[in-house]
Amino acid sequence: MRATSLRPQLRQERSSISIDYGFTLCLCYRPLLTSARLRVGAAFQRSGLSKCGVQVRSCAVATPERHHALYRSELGYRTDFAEQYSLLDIIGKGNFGTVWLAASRQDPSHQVAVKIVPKSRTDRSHEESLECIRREVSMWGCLSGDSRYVAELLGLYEDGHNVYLVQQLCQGGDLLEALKEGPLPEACCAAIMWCVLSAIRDCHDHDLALIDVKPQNFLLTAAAMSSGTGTGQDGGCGVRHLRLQDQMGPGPSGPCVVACDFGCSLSYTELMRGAKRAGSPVFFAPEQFTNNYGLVVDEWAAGIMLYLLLSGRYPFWDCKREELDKKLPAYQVMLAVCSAPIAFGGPEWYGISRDARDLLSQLLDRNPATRLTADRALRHSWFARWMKAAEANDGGDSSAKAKSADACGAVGQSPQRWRTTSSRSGTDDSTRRRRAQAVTVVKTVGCCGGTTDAIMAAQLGKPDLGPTLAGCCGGSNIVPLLASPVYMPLPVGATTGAPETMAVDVAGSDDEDSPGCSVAYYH
Ligand SMILES: Nc1ncnc2c1ncn2[C@@H]1O[C@H](COP(=O)(O)OP(=O)(O)OP(=O)(O)O)[C@@H](O)[C@H]1O
Repeated sequence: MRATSLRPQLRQERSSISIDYGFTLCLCYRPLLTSARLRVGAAFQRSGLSKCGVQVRSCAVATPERHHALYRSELGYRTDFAEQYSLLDIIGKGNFGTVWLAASRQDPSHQVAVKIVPKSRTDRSHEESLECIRREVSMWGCLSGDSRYVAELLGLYEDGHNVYLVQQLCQGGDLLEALKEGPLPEACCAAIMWCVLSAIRDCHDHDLALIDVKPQNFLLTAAAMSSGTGTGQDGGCGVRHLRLQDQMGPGPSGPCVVACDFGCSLSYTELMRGAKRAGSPVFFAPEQFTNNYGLVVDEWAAGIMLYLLLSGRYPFWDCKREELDKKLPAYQVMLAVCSAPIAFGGPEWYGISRDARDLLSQLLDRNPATRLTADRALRHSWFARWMKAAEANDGGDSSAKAKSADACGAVGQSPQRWRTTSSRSGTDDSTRRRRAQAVTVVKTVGCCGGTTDAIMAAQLGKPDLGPTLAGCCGGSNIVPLLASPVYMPLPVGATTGAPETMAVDVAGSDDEDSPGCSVAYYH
Protein backbone atom coordinates (compact mmCIF):
# COMPACT_ATOMS: atom_id res chain seq x y z
CA MET A 1 0.00 0.00 0.00
CA ARG A 2 1.37 3.35 -0.95
CA ALA A 3 1.81 5.65 1.97
CA THR A 4 0.29 8.58 0.12
CA SER A 5 -3.05 6.84 0.14
CA LEU A 6 -3.17 7.41 3.90
CA ARG A 7 -3.42 11.13 3.42
CA PRO A 8 -7.15 11.65 2.72
CA GLN A 9 -8.21 9.51 5.67
CA LEU A 10 -5.79 11.15 8.02
CA ARG A 11 -6.81 14.60 6.91
CA GLN A 12 -10.44 13.69 7.29
CA GLU A 13 -10.03 12.80 10.94
CA ARG A 14 -7.08 14.92 11.93
CA SER A 15 -9.10 17.13 14.24
CA SER A 16 -9.78 14.17 16.49
CA ILE A 17 -6.24 12.87 16.55
CA SER A 18 -4.23 13.52 19.62
CA ILE A 19 -0.73 12.24 19.14
CA ASP A 20 1.17 10.76 21.98
CA TYR A 21 4.29 9.13 20.58
CA GLY A 22 2.17 7.72 17.86
CA PHE A 23 0.03 5.43 19.98
CA THR A 24 -3.20 7.04 18.91
CA LEU A 25 -2.12 6.88 15.35
CA CYS A 26 -1.28 3.23 15.74
CA LEU A 27 -4.66 2.65 17.29
CA CYS A 28 -6.69 4.47 14.67
CA TYR A 29 -4.83 3.21 11.64
CA ARG A 30 -3.67 -0.10 12.97
CA PRO A 31 -4.50 -2.13 9.88
CA LEU A 32 -2.82 0.34 7.56
CA LEU A 33 0.31 0.64 9.67
CA THR A 34 0.49 -3.03 10.30
CA SER A 35 0.14 -4.13 6.76
CA ALA A 36 2.50 -1.51 5.44
CA ARG A 37 4.90 -2.10 8.40
CA LEU A 38 5.51 1.60 8.61
CA ARG A 39 7.21 3.19 11.48
CA VAL A 40 5.23 6.07 12.88
CA GLY A 41 7.85 8.60 11.95
CA ALA A 42 7.85 7.45 8.36
CA ALA A 43 4.07 7.43 8.28
CA PHE A 44 4.05 11.02 9.41
CA GLN A 45 6.50 12.16 6.86
CA ARG A 46 4.79 10.47 4.04
CA SER A 47 1.26 11.33 5.04
CA GLY A 48 2.07 14.99 5.40
CA LEU A 49 0.49 15.06 8.85
CA SER A 50 3.28 17.22 10.18
CA LYS A 51 2.24 19.87 7.68
CA CYS A 52 -1.28 19.69 9.10
CA GLY A 53 -0.02 20.98 12.41
CA VAL A 54 0.10 17.66 14.23
CA GLN A 55 3.32 17.11 16.08
CA VAL A 56 5.10 14.03 17.20
CA ARG A 57 7.41 14.50 20.13
CA SER A 58 9.71 11.64 19.31
CA CYS A 59 10.03 9.00 16.71
CA ALA A 60 13.45 7.83 17.75
CA VAL A 61 12.29 4.27 18.19
CA ALA A 62 9.59 2.33 16.52
CA THR A 63 6.49 2.56 18.66
CA PRO A 64 4.81 -0.50 20.15
CA GLU A 65 2.29 -2.17 17.94
CA ARG A 66 -1.15 -2.71 19.37
CA HIS A 67 -2.00 -5.46 16.95
CA HIS A 68 -0.60 -8.19 19.13
CA ALA A 69 -3.20 -10.64 17.94
CA LEU A 70 -1.68 -10.44 14.47
CA TYR A 71 1.92 -10.52 15.58
CA ARG A 72 3.66 -13.85 16.09
CA SER A 73 6.09 -13.67 18.96
CA GLU A 74 9.69 -14.48 18.06
CA LEU A 75 11.06 -14.66 21.57
CA GLY A 76 8.04 -15.92 23.46
CA TYR A 77 7.46 -12.61 25.24
CA ARG A 78 4.12 -10.89 25.63
CA THR A 79 2.99 -8.81 22.71
CA ASP A 80 0.56 -6.40 24.38
CA PHE A 81 2.99 -3.79 25.64
CA ALA A 82 0.97 -0.89 24.28
CA GLU A 83 -2.13 -2.11 26.12
CA GLN A 84 -0.24 -2.27 29.39
CA TYR A 85 1.98 0.81 29.40
CA SER A 86 2.18 4.29 27.99
CA LEU A 87 5.56 5.80 27.30
CA LEU A 88 6.05 9.20 28.90
CA ASP A 89 9.56 10.43 28.32
CA ILE A 90 13.07 9.35 27.43
CA ILE A 91 15.28 8.79 30.48
CA GLY A 92 18.50 7.82 28.81
CA LYS A 93 20.14 6.20 25.84
CA GLY A 94 22.59 3.36 25.80
CA ASN A 95 24.51 1.82 22.94
CA PHE A 96 21.83 -0.75 22.27
CA GLY A 97 18.61 0.81 23.33
CA THR A 98 16.66 3.69 24.76
CA VAL A 99 15.29 3.78 28.29
CA TRP A 100 11.87 5.39 28.75
CA LEU A 101 9.82 6.44 31.70
CA ALA A 102 6.46 4.68 31.36
CA ALA A 103 3.25 4.39 33.32
CA SER A 104 0.91 1.48 33.70
CA ARG A 105 -2.35 2.10 31.87
CA GLN A 106 -4.34 0.43 34.63
CA ASP A 107 -2.70 2.42 37.40
CA PRO A 108 -0.97 5.52 36.01
CA SER A 109 0.65 6.20 39.37
CA HIS A 110 2.68 3.02 38.87
CA GLN A 111 5.71 4.17 36.91
CA VAL A 112 8.39 1.96 35.49
CA ALA A 113 11.46 2.23 33.29
CA VAL A 114 11.29 0.50 29.94
CA LYS A 115 14.37 -0.32 27.94
CA ILE A 116 13.44 -0.55 24.29
CA VAL A 117 15.92 -2.61 22.36
CA PRO A 118 15.58 -2.85 18.58
CA LYS A 119 15.43 -6.41 17.35
CA SER A 120 17.87 -5.67 14.59
CA ARG A 121 21.10 -3.93 15.46
CA THR A 122 23.03 -2.31 12.70
CA ASP A 123 26.20 -4.25 13.57
CA ARG A 124 24.59 -7.70 13.75
CA SER A 125 22.24 -9.95 11.89
CA HIS A 126 18.67 -10.21 13.12
CA GLU A 127 19.35 -13.64 14.65
CA GLU A 128 22.51 -12.45 16.41
CA SER A 129 20.67 -9.44 17.80
CA LEU A 130 17.91 -11.67 19.15
CA GLU A 131 20.51 -13.94 20.71
CA CYS A 132 22.10 -10.98 22.53
CA ILE A 133 18.72 -9.97 23.91
CA ARG A 134 17.97 -13.54 24.99
CA ARG A 135 21.30 -13.77 26.82
CA GLU A 136 20.89 -10.48 28.65
CA VAL A 137 17.34 -11.35 29.65
CA SER A 138 18.22 -14.82 30.87
CA MET A 139 21.08 -13.51 33.04
CA TRP A 140 19.06 -10.64 34.40
CA GLY A 141 16.00 -12.83 34.87
CA CYS A 142 17.85 -15.36 36.98
CA LEU A 143 19.13 -12.61 39.31
CA SER A 144 16.11 -10.35 39.45
CA GLY A 145 13.95 -11.38 42.36
CA ASP A 146 16.77 -13.42 43.89
CA SER A 147 18.97 -10.44 44.66
CA ARG A 148 17.62 -7.25 46.14
CA TYR A 149 20.71 -5.48 44.81
CA VAL A 150 19.73 -6.04 41.19
CA ALA A 151 17.12 -3.89 39.41
CA GLU A 152 13.88 -5.79 39.20
CA LEU A 153 12.88 -7.02 35.77
CA LEU A 154 9.10 -6.66 35.82
CA GLY A 155 8.05 -7.77 32.37
CA LEU A 156 9.12 -8.72 28.88
CA TYR A 157 7.30 -7.64 25.76
CA GLU A 158 8.02 -7.62 22.06
CA ASP A 159 6.62 -6.58 18.74
CA GLY A 160 7.89 -6.71 15.20
CA HIS A 161 10.62 -4.16 15.81
CA ASN A 162 11.54 -4.08 19.46
CA VAL A 163 11.87 -5.84 22.74
CA TYR A 164 10.53 -3.98 25.80
CA LEU A 165 12.27 -4.72 29.07
CA VAL A 166 10.01 -3.36 31.80
CA GLN A 167 12.01 -2.73 34.94
CA GLN A 168 12.02 -1.06 38.31
CA LEU A 169 12.24 2.70 37.94
CA CYS A 170 15.33 4.09 39.61
CA GLN A 171 14.64 7.78 40.04
CA GLY A 172 18.12 8.77 41.16
CA GLY A 173 19.87 8.15 37.85
CA ASP A 174 23.20 6.40 37.72
CA LEU A 175 26.22 6.77 39.98
CA LEU A 176 28.17 8.67 37.35
CA GLU A 177 25.58 11.43 37.63
CA ALA A 178 26.02 11.43 41.40
CA LEU A 179 29.77 11.84 40.95
CA LYS A 180 29.40 14.96 38.87
CA GLU A 181 29.32 17.06 42.02
CA GLY A 182 32.62 15.65 43.17
CA PRO A 183 33.70 12.82 45.44
CA LEU A 184 31.14 11.49 47.88
CA PRO A 185 31.43 11.42 51.67
CA GLU A 186 33.02 8.26 52.98
CA ALA A 187 29.91 7.14 54.86
CA CYS A 188 27.91 7.47 51.68
CA CYS A 189 30.56 5.51 49.74
CA ALA A 190 30.28 2.73 52.33
CA ALA A 191 26.52 2.58 51.77
CA ILE A 192 26.92 2.49 47.99
CA MET A 193 29.75 -0.02 48.00
CA TRP A 194 27.79 -2.29 50.29
CA CYS A 195 25.16 -2.51 47.56
CA VAL A 196 27.68 -2.82 44.73
CA LEU A 197 29.62 -5.61 46.41
CA SER A 198 26.40 -7.35 47.45
CA ALA A 199 25.21 -7.29 43.83
CA ILE A 200 28.54 -8.75 42.73
CA ARG A 201 28.41 -11.42 45.44
CA ASP A 202 24.88 -12.39 44.42
CA CYS A 203 25.90 -12.61 40.76
CA HIS A 204 28.88 -14.77 41.61
CA ASP A 205 26.67 -16.99 43.75
CA HIS A 206 24.71 -17.58 40.53
CA ASP A 207 27.96 -18.33 38.68
CA LEU A 208 27.68 -15.14 36.69
CA ALA A 209 30.22 -12.40 36.24
CA LEU A 210 28.73 -8.94 35.84
CA ILE A 211 31.80 -7.86 33.81
CA ASP A 212 30.78 -4.28 33.12
CA VAL A 213 30.99 -2.99 36.70
CA LYS A 214 31.15 0.80 36.50
CA PRO A 215 29.21 3.74 37.96
CA GLN A 216 26.95 4.01 34.91
CA ASN A 217 25.62 0.51 35.54
CA PHE A 218 24.52 1.12 39.11
CA LEU A 219 21.36 3.10 39.61
CA LEU A 220 20.14 5.06 42.59
CA THR A 221 16.73 3.91 43.68
CA ALA A 222 13.82 5.81 45.19
CA ALA A 223 15.14 4.72 48.60
CA ALA A 224 18.37 6.62 47.90
CA MET A 225 16.48 9.79 47.12
CA SER A 226 14.57 9.71 50.38
CA SER A 227 17.43 8.66 52.61
CA GLY A 228 19.05 10.65 55.39
CA THR A 229 17.80 12.00 58.62
CA GLY A 230 17.07 15.52 57.63
CA THR A 231 19.87 17.17 59.50
CA GLY A 232 21.87 18.57 56.64
CA GLN A 233 21.36 22.08 55.31
CA ASP A 234 19.90 20.72 52.14
CA GLY A 235 17.23 18.94 54.09
CA GLY A 236 19.36 15.93 54.79
CA CYS A 237 17.99 13.85 51.95
CA GLY A 238 19.71 12.49 48.92
CA VAL A 239 22.75 10.70 47.77
CA ARG A 240 25.31 12.38 50.00
CA HIS A 241 23.36 11.28 53.05
CA LEU A 242 23.08 7.60 52.34
CA ARG A 243 23.58 5.42 55.38
CA LEU A 244 25.12 1.99 55.48
CA GLN A 245 22.64 0.61 57.99
CA ASP A 246 19.74 1.31 55.59
CA GLN A 247 21.23 -1.01 52.99
CA MET A 248 21.26 -4.11 55.10
CA GLY A 249 18.42 -6.39 56.00
CA PRO A 250 15.06 -6.64 54.33
CA GLY A 251 13.88 -3.09 55.09
CA PRO A 252 10.76 -1.86 53.32
CA SER A 253 12.54 0.79 51.26
CA GLY A 254 15.15 -1.55 49.76
CA PRO A 255 18.77 -0.76 48.94
CA CYS A 256 19.90 2.62 47.66
CA VAL A 257 21.74 1.25 44.67
CA VAL A 258 20.93 -1.59 42.30
CA ALA A 259 22.82 -3.12 39.41
CA CYS A 260 21.37 -2.86 35.94
CA ASP A 261 22.62 -3.74 32.46
CA PHE A 262 23.64 -7.35 32.04
CA GLY A 263 24.55 -6.95 28.40
CA CYS A 264 28.20 -7.86 28.99
CA SER A 265 27.64 -10.48 31.70
CA LEU A 266 29.18 -13.90 31.25
CA SER A 267 28.45 -17.21 32.87
CA TYR A 268 31.20 -19.11 34.63
CA THR A 269 31.17 -21.70 31.83
CA GLU A 270 31.63 -19.00 29.24
CA LEU A 271 34.50 -17.57 31.24
CA MET A 272 36.15 -20.99 31.43
CA ARG A 273 35.84 -21.39 27.69
CA GLY A 274 37.85 -18.21 27.22
CA ALA A 275 35.69 -15.17 27.36
CA LYS A 276 35.75 -12.33 24.89
CA ARG A 277 36.89 -8.95 26.06
CA ALA A 278 33.95 -6.71 26.89
CA GLY A 279 33.23 -3.76 29.11
CA SER A 280 35.10 -0.53 29.72
CA PRO A 281 38.92 -0.79 29.60
CA VAL A 282 39.59 1.65 32.46
CA PHE A 283 37.68 -0.77 34.70
CA PHE A 284 39.51 -3.84 33.33
CA ALA A 285 41.49 -6.00 35.72
CA PRO A 286 45.05 -6.70 34.49
CA GLU A 287 44.17 -10.30 33.56
CA GLN A 288 41.25 -9.07 31.45
CA PHE A 289 43.69 -7.84 28.82
CA THR A 290 44.70 -11.47 28.26
CA ASN A 291 41.13 -12.68 27.68
CA ASN A 292 41.76 -15.35 30.27
CA TYR A 293 40.00 -14.36 33.41
CA GLY A 294 37.50 -15.36 36.05
CA LEU A 295 34.75 -13.91 38.19
CA VAL A 296 37.05 -11.72 40.30
CA VAL A 297 37.45 -9.15 37.54
CA ASP A 298 34.26 -7.72 39.04
CA GLU A 299 35.97 -7.12 42.37
CA TRP A 300 38.79 -5.27 40.64
CA ALA A 301 36.26 -3.04 38.88
CA ALA A 302 34.51 -2.50 42.22
CA GLY A 303 37.88 -1.32 43.57
CA ILE A 304 38.19 1.22 40.75
CA MET A 305 34.64 2.35 41.52
CA LEU A 306 35.41 2.78 45.20
CA TYR A 307 38.50 4.82 44.39
CA LEU A 308 36.44 6.96 42.04
CA LEU A 309 33.65 7.51 44.55
CA LEU A 310 36.05 8.51 47.32
CA SER A 311 38.35 10.75 45.32
CA GLY A 312 36.65 11.64 42.04
CA ARG A 313 39.71 10.23 40.26
CA TYR A 314 40.83 7.03 38.66
CA PRO A 315 43.58 5.22 40.53
CA PHE A 316 46.27 4.90 37.90
CA TRP A 317 46.06 8.22 36.18
CA ASP A 318 46.94 11.55 37.62
CA CYS A 319 43.89 13.31 36.33
CA LYS A 320 40.27 13.90 37.13
CA ARG A 321 37.52 11.56 36.02
CA GLU A 322 36.22 13.90 33.31
CA GLU A 323 39.69 14.17 31.79
CA LEU A 324 40.08 10.43 31.56
CA ASP A 325 36.62 9.94 30.15
CA LYS A 326 38.03 11.34 26.93
CA LYS A 327 39.35 8.36 25.07
CA LEU A 328 42.81 7.05 25.92
CA PRO A 329 44.75 4.77 23.58
CA ALA A 330 44.25 1.13 24.59
CA TYR A 331 47.94 0.43 25.18
CA GLN A 332 48.17 3.36 27.61
CA VAL A 333 45.23 2.02 29.58
CA MET A 334 46.76 -1.45 29.65
CA LEU A 335 50.16 -0.18 30.73
CA ALA A 336 48.72 1.81 33.60
CA VAL A 337 46.36 -0.92 34.79
CA CYS A 338 49.11 -3.52 34.76
CA SER A 339 51.95 -1.54 36.26
CA ALA A 340 51.16 1.92 37.65
CA PRO A 341 51.19 2.28 41.43
CA ILE A 342 47.97 3.17 43.21
CA ALA A 343 48.29 6.70 44.44
CA PHE A 344 46.83 7.79 47.76
CA GLY A 345 48.88 10.95 48.00
CA GLY A 346 46.61 13.65 46.63
CA PRO A 347 44.75 16.12 48.84
CA GLU A 348 41.50 14.31 48.15
CA TRP A 349 42.77 11.47 50.33
CA TYR A 350 43.41 13.51 53.48
CA GLY A 351 40.06 12.77 54.98
CA ILE A 352 39.86 9.13 54.02
CA SER A 353 40.26 6.41 56.64
CA ARG A 354 43.05 3.85 56.67
CA ASP A 355 40.43 1.11 56.45
CA ALA A 356 39.12 2.45 53.16
CA ARG A 357 42.62 2.42 51.70
CA ASP A 358 43.19 -1.07 52.95
CA LEU A 359 40.01 -2.34 51.33
CA LEU A 360 40.99 -0.60 48.13
CA SER A 361 44.44 -2.18 48.06
CA GLN A 362 42.92 -5.60 48.55
CA LEU A 363 40.36 -5.14 45.81
CA LEU A 364 42.95 -3.69 43.46
CA ASP A 365 45.26 -6.64 43.95
CA ARG A 366 46.85 -7.43 40.60
CA ASN A 367 46.98 -11.09 41.49
CA PRO A 368 43.48 -12.51 40.93
CA ALA A 369 44.27 -15.48 43.17
CA THR A 370 44.73 -13.28 46.23
CA ARG A 371 42.27 -10.53 45.35
CA LEU A 372 39.52 -10.02 47.89
CA THR A 373 36.23 -11.59 46.83
CA ALA A 374 33.02 -9.59 47.19
CA ASP A 375 31.89 -11.86 49.98
CA ARG A 376 35.07 -11.24 51.98
CA ALA A 377 35.09 -7.56 51.10
CA LEU A 378 31.67 -7.22 52.71
CA ARG A 379 33.21 -8.52 55.92
CA HIS A 380 36.07 -6.01 55.79
CA SER A 381 36.53 -3.84 58.85
CA TRP A 382 35.69 -0.72 56.81
CA PHE A 383 32.02 -1.71 56.76
CA ALA A 384 32.11 -2.89 60.36
CA ARG A 385 33.45 0.49 61.44
CA TRP A 386 30.78 2.44 59.63
CA MET A 387 28.13 0.20 61.10
CA LYS A 388 29.54 0.69 64.56
CA ALA A 389 29.69 4.43 64.13
CA ALA A 390 26.14 4.48 62.77
CA GLU A 391 24.84 2.41 65.64
CA ALA A 392 26.42 4.79 68.07
CA ASN A 393 24.73 7.68 66.29
CA ASP A 394 21.41 5.93 66.20
CA GLY A 395 21.47 5.35 69.93
CA GLY A 396 22.87 1.85 70.10
CA ASP A 397 25.66 3.07 72.32
CA SER A 398 24.19 5.34 74.91
CA SER A 399 27.46 6.50 76.38
CA ALA A 400 28.83 7.54 73.03
CA LYS A 401 25.56 9.31 72.39
CA ALA A 402 25.84 11.15 75.64
CA LYS A 403 29.42 12.21 74.89
CA SER A 404 28.40 13.30 71.48
CA ALA A 405 25.53 15.28 72.91
CA ASP A 406 27.98 17.00 75.20
CA ALA A 407 30.19 17.99 72.34
CA CYS A 408 27.47 19.24 70.07
CA GLY A 409 24.86 20.47 72.45
CA ALA A 410 26.68 23.68 73.22
CA VAL A 411 26.03 25.04 69.76
CA GLY A 412 22.65 23.49 69.32
CA GLN A 413 23.75 20.79 66.88
CA SER A 414 22.03 17.46 66.90
CA PRO A 415 23.96 15.07 69.13
CA GLN A 416 25.66 13.00 66.55
CA ARG A 417 28.91 14.10 65.06
CA TRP A 418 32.18 14.96 66.57
CA ARG A 419 33.63 15.31 69.94
CA THR A 420 36.92 16.73 70.98
CA THR A 421 39.71 14.39 71.81
CA SER A 422 40.27 16.57 74.81
CA SER A 423 40.44 20.19 75.56
CA ARG A 424 43.93 20.60 76.77
CA SER A 425 43.78 21.76 80.29
CA GLY A 426 46.04 24.61 81.11
CA THR A 427 46.00 26.05 77.61
CA ASP A 428 45.39 29.73 77.95
CA ASP A 429 43.16 31.68 75.71
CA SER A 430 45.89 33.45 73.76
CA THR A 431 47.52 30.12 72.91
CA ARG A 432 44.18 28.81 71.75
CA ARG A 433 43.63 31.84 69.65
CA ARG A 434 47.09 31.58 68.12
CA ARG A 435 46.44 27.97 67.27
CA ALA A 436 43.06 28.78 65.95
CA GLN A 437 44.59 31.28 63.55
CA ALA A 438 46.54 28.45 62.04
CA VAL A 439 43.65 26.09 61.79
CA THR A 440 43.04 25.06 58.28
CA VAL A 441 39.80 23.96 56.80
CA VAL A 442 40.95 21.03 54.83
CA LYS A 443 38.02 19.63 52.97
CA THR A 444 34.51 18.49 53.18
CA VAL A 445 34.36 14.88 54.14
CA GLY A 446 31.67 12.45 55.05
CA CYS A 447 31.00 12.29 58.70
CA CYS A 448 29.98 9.66 61.07
CA GLY A 449 26.67 8.19 60.02
CA GLY A 450 26.72 10.09 56.79
CA THR A 451 23.93 12.41 57.75
CA THR A 452 25.73 15.67 57.35
CA ASP A 453 28.85 16.95 55.72
CA ALA A 454 31.57 18.07 58.01
CA ILE A 455 34.06 20.77 57.34
CA MET A 456 37.14 19.57 59.03
CA ALA A 457 39.53 21.98 60.51
CA ALA A 458 42.62 21.12 62.45
CA GLN A 459 44.38 23.35 64.82
CA LEU A 460 47.99 24.24 64.68
CA GLY A 461 49.86 21.82 66.86
CA LYS A 462 51.83 18.67 67.11
CA PRO A 463 50.25 15.38 68.08
CA ASP A 464 51.94 15.48 71.43
CA LEU A 465 50.51 18.88 72.11
CA GLY A 466 47.06 17.49 72.25
CA PRO A 467 43.77 18.51 70.89
CA THR A 468 42.93 18.68 67.29
CA LEU A 469 39.53 19.19 66.01
CA ALA A 470 36.91 19.95 63.72
CA GLY A 471 34.03 22.13 62.78
CA CYS A 472 30.84 20.59 61.71
CA CYS A 473 28.32 21.88 59.30
CA GLY A 474 25.76 20.94 56.76
CA GLY A 475 26.54 22.29 53.32
CA SER A 476 29.21 24.90 52.99
CA ASN A 477 28.75 27.31 55.88
CA ILE A 478 31.12 26.50 58.64
CA VAL A 479 29.65 26.75 62.05
CA PRO A 480 31.60 26.58 65.26
CA LEU A 481 30.82 23.21 66.63
CA LEU A 482 32.54 22.71 69.85
CA ALA A 483 32.39 24.42 73.14
CA SER A 484 36.10 25.05 73.33
CA PRO A 485 37.18 28.48 72.03
CA VAL A 486 39.95 26.75 70.10
CA TYR A 487 37.49 25.86 67.43
CA MET A 488 36.53 28.72 65.26
CA PRO A 489 34.97 29.00 61.85
CA LEU A 490 37.55 29.62 59.21
CA PRO A 491 37.57 30.15 55.48
CA VAL A 492 38.01 26.95 53.51
CA GLY A 493 41.52 26.53 52.25
CA ALA A 494 43.35 28.75 54.76
CA THR A 495 46.61 26.87 55.19
CA THR A 496 49.93 27.53 56.79
CA GLY A 497 52.10 24.58 55.87
CA ALA A 498 52.35 21.19 54.32
CA PRO A 499 49.54 18.93 55.43
CA GLU A 500 49.91 15.68 57.23
CA THR A 501 47.12 13.33 58.04
CA MET A 502 46.04 13.01 61.56
CA ALA A 503 43.31 11.04 63.20
CA VAL A 504 40.41 12.66 64.94
CA ASP A 505 38.34 10.98 67.53
CA VAL A 506 34.71 10.59 66.73
CA ALA A 507 31.74 9.89 68.86
CA GLY A 508 31.13 6.20 69.08
CA SER A 509 34.51 5.10 67.93
CA ASP A 510 37.37 4.07 70.12
CA ASP A 511 39.98 3.79 67.45
CA GLU A 512 42.26 6.55 66.52
CA ASP A 513 41.63 6.49 62.81
CA SER A 514 37.90 6.71 62.92
CA PRO A 515 36.21 6.33 59.57
CA GLY A 516 36.09 9.41 57.48
CA CYS A 517 37.51 11.62 60.14
CA SER A 518 41.18 12.07 59.59
CA VAL A 519 42.13 15.62 58.81
CA ALA A 520 45.10 17.59 57.66
CA TYR A 521 46.86 19.74 60.18
CA TYR A 522 49.73 22.11 60.10
CA HIS A 523 52.77 22.88 62.15
N1 LIG B 1 15.69 1.16 35.56
C1 LIG B 1 16.07 2.39 35.27
N2 LIG B 1 15.54 3.44 35.93
C2 LIG B 1 15.94 4.70 35.65
N3 LIG B 1 16.86 5.01 34.73
C3 LIG B 1 17.42 4.02 34.05
C4 LIG B 1 17.06 2.66 34.26
N4 LIG B 1 17.81 1.88 33.45
C5 LIG B 1 18.59 2.71 32.75
N5 LIG B 1 18.36 4.00 33.09
C6 LIG B 1 19.01 5.20 32.55
O1 LIG B 1 19.12 5.06 31.16
C7 LIG B 1 20.47 5.22 30.75
C8 LIG B 1 20.72 4.24 29.61
O2 LIG B 1 20.63 2.94 30.12
P1 LIG B 1 21.17 1.66 29.36
O3 LIG B 1 21.15 0.51 30.28
O4 LIG B 1 20.47 1.51 28.07
O5 LIG B 1 22.52 2.17 28.95
P2 LIG B 1 24.02 2.07 29.29
O6 LIG B 1 24.25 1.24 30.48
O7 LIG B 1 24.57 3.46 29.28
O8 LIG B 1 24.48 1.46 27.99
P3 LIG B 1 24.91 0.12 27.36
O9 LIG B 1 23.78 -0.84 27.48
O10 LIG B 1 25.11 0.61 26.01
O11 LIG B 1 26.16 -0.26 28.09
C9 LIG B 1 21.28 4.92 31.98
O12 LIG B 1 22.47 5.64 32.00
C10 LIG B 1 20.39 5.34 33.11
O13 LIG B 1 20.63 6.69 33.44
